[in-house]
Order: sequence, then structure tokens, then C-alpha cells
Amino acid sequence: MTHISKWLLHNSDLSLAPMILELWHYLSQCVKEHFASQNLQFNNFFNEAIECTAKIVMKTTMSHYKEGFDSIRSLVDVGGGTSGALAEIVKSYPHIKVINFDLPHVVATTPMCEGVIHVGGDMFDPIPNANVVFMKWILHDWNDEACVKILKSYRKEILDKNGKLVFIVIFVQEDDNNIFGDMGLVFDLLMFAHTTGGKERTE
Ligand SMILES: C[S@@+](CC[C@H](N)C(=O)[O-])C[C@H]1O[C@@H](n2cnc3c(N)ncnc32)[C@H](O)[C@@H]1O
Repeated sequence: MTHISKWLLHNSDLSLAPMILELWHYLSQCVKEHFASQNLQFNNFFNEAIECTAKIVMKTTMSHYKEGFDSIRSLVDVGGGTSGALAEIVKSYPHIKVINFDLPHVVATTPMCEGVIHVGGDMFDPIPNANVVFMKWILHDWNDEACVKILKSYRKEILDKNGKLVFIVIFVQEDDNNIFGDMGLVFDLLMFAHTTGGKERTE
């Protein structure tokens, strides 16, 4: 077993197996819109895939954005999935009132998580009230036009409340020569497989 293949083990605490292995079996069906809302098994695979990466990414985010979280009173995670990111946030910052906001079929199958309020809805409609709008790995799901729409409407809402927008995004570097260099390409292919119009960006 190589250092990198350890990420594919199902039984380790930090694993990428749900993201890298299972989802590809559904590539052809994913071309159909709304597949996840109609197929419970795929919905579960997709949510597990996101959750396994959330744990890994939030570990780093929490250590680098410590002061940022300290000053937050309420936060809505837009497209928060099964609240993997929020679970990590409330563990370290129980004073923050957190809301997980995602599509109704996702929220319906999301297990309860202490301290997290789940709200079902559409991110292109008005979102639940909070001082901070948090979005992790959302903008890469959408084309430029949709991203501008999201950014404009949330910016206005947040400015009115003197709050802030916190985004966690992936930036692909064209001359990436490190061991994770190909991950940009892998993520771009994932966006192709699982979204209609999403892509990884360089800026
Ligand atoms: C790539 S996942 C990111 C999940 C989570 N933010 C994370 O990184 O752990 C995108 C999420 O956006 C949700 N989503 C897609 N379209 C949406 C919409 N119109 N309104 C609300 N949520 C939506 C999906 O259900 C999914 O949970």
C-alpha cells in the first residue's frame, strides 16, 4: 500500500473513498437532471462523498480561520449537505447558532446533529437569516452567470446586516507539480459528471 492509496481505505478516520470510488459508477445517469432527488441510493452516496471531504477540509480550515469563527454569532451554511462542515464548526464553537440550508430531499435524509438547525429550500430563493453566509464547495457547481446571481443577492443581504460571506473554494493552479497536482483535473471531471455547468476555476 502506498502513502496515497491509504486515502482510499473505507475504515480510516480521514478517507476519500466515498468521493473517489463510488460516485463514478453513476456517471452515465448523472447526465440526467435532478438524478439525486429521484434516486435515494445515489443521494446517499453523493452525501457521503461530500461528508468525507468536509471532515478533511474543515480540519485545515478550523486551524487557519480561528479568529474568524471566534467573532461569529450566527451562520447559515448554504448547500451544507448533511452538515459535515457544520458539525466540525459547532464542536469547536458551540456559541455559534448554525443553520444547515440545503435542498429538501437532502435535508430530509440528513441525520440530526446536536446544535444544528436544518432548513430545506433553494439557494436561489431567500435564505435563512444569519450574520454570516458560509458556502463550502458551492460556486464550482455553477456556471459564471449563476455564481454572479448568488454573490450579488447574498452580498446585499449580508451588507444590510453588517455581516460577512465566507467561501471555501478550490482554485486550480495550471503549473501544479506537487503530489496533489492532478486533483484539479479530477475535481474538474467530477464537476462535469455531477453538475450542469459547474467547473473548477483558476481565479
Ligand atoms: C458540492 S456539495 C457541497 C456540500 C457542503 N457544502 C460541503 O462541502 O460539505 C453541493 C451542495 O449544494 C446543494 N444544492 C444544490 N443545489 C442547491 C439549491 N438550489 N439550493 C440549495 N442547495 C443546493 C446540494 O444538495 C449539495 O449538498
